[in-house]
Amino acid sequence: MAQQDCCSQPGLMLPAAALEKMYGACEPLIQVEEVALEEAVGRVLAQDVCSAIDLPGFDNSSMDGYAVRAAEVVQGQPLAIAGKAFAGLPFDDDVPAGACVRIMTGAPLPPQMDAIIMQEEADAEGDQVRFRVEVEPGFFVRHRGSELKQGQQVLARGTRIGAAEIGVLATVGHGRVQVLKPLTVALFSTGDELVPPGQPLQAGQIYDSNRHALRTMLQAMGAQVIDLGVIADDLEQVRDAFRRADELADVVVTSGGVSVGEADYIKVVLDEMGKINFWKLAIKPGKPFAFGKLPNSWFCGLPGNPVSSMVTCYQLVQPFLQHLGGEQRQQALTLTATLTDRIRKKPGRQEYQRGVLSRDSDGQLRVETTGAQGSDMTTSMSRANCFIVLARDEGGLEPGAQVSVEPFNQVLGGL
Ligand SMILES: Nc1nc2c(c(=O)[nH]1)N[C@H]1C(S)=C(S)[C@@H](COP(=O)(O)OP(=O)(O)OC[C@H]3O[C@@H](n4cnc5c(N)ncnc54)[C@H](O)[C@@H]3O)O[C@H]1N2
Ligand code: MOO
Repeated sequence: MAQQDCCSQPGLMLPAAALEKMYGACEPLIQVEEVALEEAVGRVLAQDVCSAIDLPGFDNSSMDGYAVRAAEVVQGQPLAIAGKAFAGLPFDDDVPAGACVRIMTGAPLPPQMDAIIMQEEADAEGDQVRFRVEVEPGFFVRHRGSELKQGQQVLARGTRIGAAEIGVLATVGHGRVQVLKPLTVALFSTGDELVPPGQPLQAGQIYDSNRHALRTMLQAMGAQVIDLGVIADDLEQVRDAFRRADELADVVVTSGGVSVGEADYIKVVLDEMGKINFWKLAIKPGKPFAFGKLPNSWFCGLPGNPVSSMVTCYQLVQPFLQHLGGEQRQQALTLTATLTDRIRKKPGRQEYQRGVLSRDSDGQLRVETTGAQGSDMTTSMSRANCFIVLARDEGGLEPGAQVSVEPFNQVLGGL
C-alpha cells in the first residue's frame, strides 16, 4: 500500500461533491437589464433568442458568376446575358428563355433561375457567355431558410455572449439584448507579510500576488470586483473587512488565513458572523478551501498559497459564480494524453498538477508537468496550459502512463 499524502484526511469531500453542495446551497440571483449589442460581449443572455426571420431570408448566390436555368445549360453553347444582380440590388425582371443573369455573391436569385455557375467556369464575350460545365438545379444556391426558419431558437438563456454570439444576434437583427446583471464580488487578501507590487520589500515580506491574479480571474468571468486590498492579520481588521464586504457584494472571496496557523482569523470571524458549509477538501493544491454563508452574501475562502488560490478559484469559485449568476456552465473538456515525465503523488487527495499539453510528431497528445509542483510556485501556472488531473486514490506515475488532462479555459489563457 502506497504511503498516504501527509495532508490527506479521511472523509474530506472531492471537488465535484463540494460543487454540488455549493450549487445546492443557493438559488441563482437573477436580475435582468437590457444593453445595446455593442455592450453585450462578456455578458450572459437573460432570454432565449429566436430568429424573427428565415436565414437566409431569400434564395441567393454563394458565388460570383451566372444565374442560369440548369436545364438550359449545354457545355460550350452560348446563353444571352439578360442583366446583372448585385447583393442589395436584385434583378427582378423576367429572364427570357435561353438567357442568364450575371450575379454576385449574396445577390438574390433572379426569378425562374435555379442554379449558379462560377465565373471561373464561364467565358463571357460581349452580351453572351459560354460555360465549361453543366449544372443541376441548386448548384451554389443558398436557399431561403436553409440555415434556420423564422421562430427557431438560435441562442439559449444563460449563454455567455462572445464574438460568435454577437454575430448571431446581429444576423437575426437584435440591436439590443436582455442580459443578466453581473455578480458583485468583494475580494481581499489577508497577511501581515503582504506588500503591493511596486513597493520595496522588507525582510520577510512578499508581494501580494493572489489578489491580482484572483481579481483578473473573477473579472474575466464578468464579475464586478470590489477590491478591498490587503487586510492585516488582526482580528478586528478582518472583522471589519468582512462587514464591509458583506454589505457590498453578492460573494466575498478572500485569500489566505484559512489553514490552522495562529494568525488565521478568517474562521474565527466566519464563526461569529455566518455559517460554514464546509472547510477543507480532498484536493491538492487547495485543501483548506472554505465555503459558507454571511448575512447577505456567500463566502469563498481561498488558501494563501498562490497556486492553491488560483486552482480553487478555477475549479470551485468560477463554476459557483456561473451557477449563482445564472450562466449555463459547459462541462470542462477532458482529454487523455500520454505522460512524458514522472509524476510524484501520494494517494489521499485529487491533484491538479500543472502540465504542458502538446502533440508529438505522430499527432498523439502528450503532456509533461511544468516540473516542481509546489503550491507557492506561481510560474507553474503561467508555464502550463492544462491541469493534469490525478484521482484521489492514485499514486505516482511513470512516463508512458495515460493521464486525464483538462485544458485551461480562456480565463487562464487556454489552448
Ligand atoms: N499545520 C498545517 N499547516 C498548513 C496546512 C495544514 O493542513 N496544517 N495546510 C497547508 C496548506 S495545504 C495550505 S494551502 C496553506 C494555506 O494556508 P492559509 O490559507 O492559512 O494561508 P497563509 O498561511 O495566509 O499563507 C500561506 C502561504 O501563502 C502566502 N500568501 C498568502 N497570501 C498571499 C498573497 N496574497 N499573495 C502571495 N502569497 C501569499 C503566505 O505568505 C504563505 O507562504 O497552509 C498550509 N499550512
Ligand atoms: O493544498 Mo495546499 O493548497 O497543498 O498548498
